[in-house]
Amino acid sequence: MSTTVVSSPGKVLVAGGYLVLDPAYSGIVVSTSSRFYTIIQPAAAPSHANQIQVLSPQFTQASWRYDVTVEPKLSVVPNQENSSKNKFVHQALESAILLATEMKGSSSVLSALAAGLDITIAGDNDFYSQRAKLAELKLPRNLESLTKIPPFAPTGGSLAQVHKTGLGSSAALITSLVSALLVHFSVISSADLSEDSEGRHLAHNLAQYVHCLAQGKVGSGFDVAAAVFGSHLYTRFDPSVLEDLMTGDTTSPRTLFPTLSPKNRAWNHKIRPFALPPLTRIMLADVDAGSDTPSLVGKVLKWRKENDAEAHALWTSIDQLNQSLASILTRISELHDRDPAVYSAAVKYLSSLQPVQWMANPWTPPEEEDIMTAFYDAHQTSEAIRAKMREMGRLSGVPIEPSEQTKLLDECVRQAGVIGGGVPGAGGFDAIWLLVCDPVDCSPDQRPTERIEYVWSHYESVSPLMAVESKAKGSRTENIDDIMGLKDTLHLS
Ligand SMILES: Nc1ncnc2c1ncn2[C@@H]1O[C@H](COP(=O)(O)OP(=O)(O)O)[C@@H](O)[C@H]1O
Ligand SMILES: C[C@@](O)(CCOP(=O)(O)OP(=O)(O)O)CC(=O)O
Repeated sequence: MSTTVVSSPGKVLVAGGYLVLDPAYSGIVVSTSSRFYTIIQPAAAPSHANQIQVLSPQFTQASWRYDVTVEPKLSVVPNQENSSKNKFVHQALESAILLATEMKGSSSVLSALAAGLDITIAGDNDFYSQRAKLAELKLPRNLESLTKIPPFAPTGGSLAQVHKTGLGSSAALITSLVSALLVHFSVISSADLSEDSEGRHLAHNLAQYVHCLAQGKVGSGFDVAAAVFGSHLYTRFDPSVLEDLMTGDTTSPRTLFPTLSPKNRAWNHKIRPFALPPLTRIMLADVDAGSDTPSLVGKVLKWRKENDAEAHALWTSIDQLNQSLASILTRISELHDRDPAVYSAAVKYLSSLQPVQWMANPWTPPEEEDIMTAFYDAHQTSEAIRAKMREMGRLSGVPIEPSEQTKLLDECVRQAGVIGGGVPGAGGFDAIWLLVCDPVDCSPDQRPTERIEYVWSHYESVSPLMAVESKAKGSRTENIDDIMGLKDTLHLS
């Protein structure tokens, strides 16, 4: 058995928060360059037959051993010497091995487990706040400082203590882990993860199931969809597809495949293509306060249920704006493809002016006019979405874009070269996202990213993240030697 490595990206829900819980609406999901990695190797110690050792080297007390029995009934039992539990890891192992047994037979799985498996899981630094590390290194909170932190740096604490940045570490962890197991047990092939294959959809369905089981709730699933498919326009699946599996006794003999099969038409989610326009980038900032998403969701949905007509009107208007933003950004990409040189010149010009000035130049070259108009439309639409999300928060009594975030975002979106921004997902105090022009040929001090870092440096609560929109397509198998720092930092053979 060789080594299997699978990585999955993190996520940012830039539009569609709360709406995407209802299959009637969709959201703009952006996957990040920050990725989560699973490495599966034959066990180093032959004494570990039929055992799986999972190691999470970025955290203290984050090593779990499981004793696996396949016949007469599958069981994945945490070893009694484990010093902690991890339901995300445990559920992923149990469900992936069960599915493999169903699809490949017990003898095939027993053979793959005969020598035992060593699994290492690790997320890019961005998934976990590096604020303390920067302070320890006496470095300013900026993007350049983040490049000075070794990849997969130990956080110095336990998983319970870590401050997560909301990039969807659990979704990316589960997706990379179950996908790596399915590849390692030959249920799907490496190639399946890079194509619109049945294998990739099987991995998606299994990851959605495991994530819901581990979290004890069925969210919209946009985060797992981002981990599997990358950036896209997401419409959720009907949660009833998982009802039988979620309500049954998960320790009783179950068959997963009929429910998780890609041919099961009950999986009616929609994954429509989407990518951010060329010469733009997402900037993400971790805002120190943090929010409890389930609590925010509960209050918003309660208000929606109690104010059906008003909520329907609001949801409809927000969805129209969300779809309009997606269309405008797609239109901007088309304008790039029409003439990349003219587009590049236009982006450089836009980067030098505040959005309020973008349409004020009477001498804009005719060939650039529609580019300027499209960027300005994106700016206006993004601001309109923010206003409507604030209205949702006001009506439901939930701090979706609290005043502190409004102050920070207002200052950011009026900077030269900033297309738009907002609070991602459920909002609150967690984070902000900005979409900025990223011209290729201008001096550093004229780059919108530099301006935004300067603005952020004046906010004690704000810490930039490295993550940008990933051009890569969701989960993918990796060559362990190609990932900087993976073998050395994680002490892999
Ligand atoms: N590197 C890791 N190793 C093991 N478990 C992890 C790791 N990163 C995240 N997790 C698991 O995922 C959980 C975080 O999930 P969640 O609260 O949904 O945060 P996020 O918004 O980042 O997904 C952690 O409590 C932990 O159980
Ligand atoms: C409200 C939502 O529509 C979006 C929540 O997005 P976040 O990115 O805020 O989620 P967390 O990572 O759990 O904090 C709920 C959902 O879609 O499940």
